[in-house]
Amino acid sequence: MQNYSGEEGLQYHLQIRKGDVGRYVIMPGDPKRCEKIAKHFDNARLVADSREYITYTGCLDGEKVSVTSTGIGGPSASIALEELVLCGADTFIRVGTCGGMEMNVKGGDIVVATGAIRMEGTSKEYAPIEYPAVADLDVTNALVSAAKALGYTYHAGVVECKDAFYGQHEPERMPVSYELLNKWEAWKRMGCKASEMESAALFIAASHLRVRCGSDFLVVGNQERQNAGLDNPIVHDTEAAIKVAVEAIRRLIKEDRS
Ligand SMILES: O=P(O)(O)O[C@H]1O[C@H](CO)[C@@H](O)[C@H]1O
Ligand SMILES: O=c1cc[nH]c(=O)[nH]1
Repeated sequence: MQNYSGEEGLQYHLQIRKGDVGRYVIMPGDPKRCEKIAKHFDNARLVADSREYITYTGCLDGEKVSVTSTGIGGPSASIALEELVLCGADTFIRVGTCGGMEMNVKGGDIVVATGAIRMEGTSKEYAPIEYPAVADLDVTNALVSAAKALGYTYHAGVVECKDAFYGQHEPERMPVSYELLNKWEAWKRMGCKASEMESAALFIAASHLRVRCGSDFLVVGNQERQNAGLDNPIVHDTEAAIKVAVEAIRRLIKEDRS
């Protein structure tokens, strides 16, 4: 493509170059989560701060690793993935927040995505809807074994991705409520664990680019529990989800070395 950045090799949105990032990258949505994640790395340094994309690079077990925020939604997440791949990264873990859908998925729990429902727009500009948004198996296994080893309550399964946060939380307000409510009901009947916004775009873009991507999330709350009059703890501290991702990266580094 045309060089928009004005410098050969400098990525237009992320403002990073080859050598700035490791092959392993943790991707939170919220830019403010980057510093918290970088605290888990040795010798972390801020590499770039551009738009919603903040990047730190440091080391885990002697291996160069990075964290880059993606902002909210598939469009900005897919841009981050594309530009990181151009800089040499090939293994990604999205660390996000989500809303529980299945009744036993409670605020404070961890969800690991095995696949994502493509009810968003970005992935449709990569692949026909019949192509599934599936998490990488090695990354997912590392996330599940990390969550187990750390003793967290976790749920592994399909998550739903949409573009409208308020379409998830106030579907009856939307002119297309008939579609949102019916599909939400179908996702629940199929056993969908939780709703978030970026994994479908990331999994599809990662499949296309032949790189590895998985996701884990903090469950903030569960609107289904709220609607059923059940206790519905609201939790904002993402540290447990971050620890799961960092431990998963350590496991992947070890596996990849052997
Ligand atoms: O906490 P992050 O990683 O941003 O993830 C979730 O939070 C945002 C919505 O509040 C969306 O990006 C959603 O996917
Ligand atoms: O309910 C929620 C919580 C976080 N992110 C979402 O997309 N939905």
